[in-house]
Amino acid sequence: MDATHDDWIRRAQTLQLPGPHIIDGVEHETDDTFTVVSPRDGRPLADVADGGAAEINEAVAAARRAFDSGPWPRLAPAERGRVLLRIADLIQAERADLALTVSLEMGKPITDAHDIELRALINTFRWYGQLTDKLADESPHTAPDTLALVTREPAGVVGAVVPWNFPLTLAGWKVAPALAAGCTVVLKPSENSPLSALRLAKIATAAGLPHGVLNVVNGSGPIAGRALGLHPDVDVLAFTGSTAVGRQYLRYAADSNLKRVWLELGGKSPNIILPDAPDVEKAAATAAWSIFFNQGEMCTAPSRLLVHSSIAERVSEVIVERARALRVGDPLDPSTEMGPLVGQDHLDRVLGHIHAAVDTGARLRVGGERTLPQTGGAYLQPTVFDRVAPNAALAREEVFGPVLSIFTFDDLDEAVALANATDYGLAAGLWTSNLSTAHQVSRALRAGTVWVNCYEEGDLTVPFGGMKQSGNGRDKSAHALEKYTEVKTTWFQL
Ligand SMILES: NC(=O)C1=CN([C@@H]2O[C@H](COP(=O)(O)OP(=O)(O)OC[C@H]3O[C@@H](n4cnc5c(N)ncnc54)[C@H](OP(=O)(O)O)[C@@H]3O)[C@@H](O)[C@H]2O)C=CC1
Ligand SMILES: CCCCCC/C=C/C(=O)O
Repeated sequence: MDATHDDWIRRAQTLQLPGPHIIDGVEHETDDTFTVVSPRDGRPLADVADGGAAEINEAVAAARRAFDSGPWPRLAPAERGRVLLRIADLIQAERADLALTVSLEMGKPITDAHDIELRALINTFRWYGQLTDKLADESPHTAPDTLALVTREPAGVVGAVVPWNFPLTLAGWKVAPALAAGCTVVLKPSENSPLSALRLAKIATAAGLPHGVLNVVNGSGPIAGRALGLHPDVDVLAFTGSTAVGRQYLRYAADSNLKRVWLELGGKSPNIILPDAPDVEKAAATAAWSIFFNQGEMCTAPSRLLVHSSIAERVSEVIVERARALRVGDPLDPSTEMGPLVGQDHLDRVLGHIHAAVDTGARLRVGGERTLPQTGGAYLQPTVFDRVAPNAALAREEVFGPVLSIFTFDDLDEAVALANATDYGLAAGLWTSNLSTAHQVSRALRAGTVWVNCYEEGDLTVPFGGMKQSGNGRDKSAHALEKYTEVKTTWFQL
């Protein structure tokens, strides 16, 4: 996109923002509404329907009908694939408006929304659209007078609950494989970012997805999310969000129908830089980019930098310099590198972490304060601490903001022990030129993804998810289909 800041502002003034839920393929108004506020300037963006148990019941009933007696699960896989590919094409056609919607509702810089979030979403629908007819079931070698078929069948009605930090990509990571598998879906986006999800549902209907196959209900987590989690007609609940709320979904399943619960949760990811890193400056610059990318609102954010003490000051200086130079500002300006946090409440929470760290003796190297208050937006300076005690809250708790803690170590065993000293296990980084060290440390790290000499690399072909309290199951790749299918054995006596 060659659009300028002014172009995006003009486009925002005429952007049509949706409001009603999408249930059974049509818009569904409710008397209750809530207002989505843009973190860019603290101003109201749109009023959207506020759903509760009644709307969740209607949406689940529509998804149940579409699954039990509708065409979707019964289509040839290639036919389902064609619809997913049409969805990808229509998203591409509406890419600029969808990127703008995301940027306005949650504050992501427009360049990242357009080039990263939307690209990931389009790739997701394309990839699963192309995969549907390339899968095969199994027939294990059993006794000669028998035949065993092991087939994967669509798991049924999927409840998908997603957060606001990548509202479309993360919705796509649930919805596309679930649809590819032949499931039907009720999506509950975060109340911070319902507008882009509503637009996605309209696109899916326009692409020919049968009514009831994808439903979107807005509403708060504790009301609409809870109703979905407890619903006896939901077969699978796929969740991305915090570990605390993930725990709730396990409780909802236990208290209802033991639905399958798949969790992509928080992180406190370590990023280890060894003195033999192939390029120490690049390692430092990547550490800075990765913690400030998306305002630090990344579950994979490398919020704990573990640096060998012999290079610690050199690395810290590069990072502090990058933090000072980062362009923080209006997300609609294509040159902005970091936008506002998702809202005032979240900004206050992150500032609370910063103040607590200062109070407990951590050294603030840069940042630490709200910025651009005249805009009315929720902007924060990129922030770097060192001398953080390993048992301090900042070392253990997920901040979900642009706040880095730097720790030092003197030998590799100490680094691995520090890296693993967390309840989380989502991701980790390692910088070394020694191949054996890379393999050995990767094996020793308890994390779903280990990046060696890079960070935040990804591709649809590779699975994504966490160990320990970062969750279970995997998004992306063919592994994601395991969440949305049940394995059946059919045994024939010949
Ligand atoms: N592992 C991964 O792949 C990823 C994990 N995350 C994690 O997500 C978190 C940040 O997102 P955030 O939205 O704040 O996370 P939350 O866990 O607060 O919310 C996630 C979703 O759950 C809903 N929810 C909130 N409370 C409840 C409840 N009591 N019952 C049912 N549903 C509820 C929210 O709705 P509402 O917002 O409307 O209240 C939202 O749709 C971080 O911990 C981050 O690490 C983020 C991205 C990727
Ligand atoms: C370049 C990264 C695309 C990542 C998309 C979603 C990940 C979200 C997260 O880690 O929080």
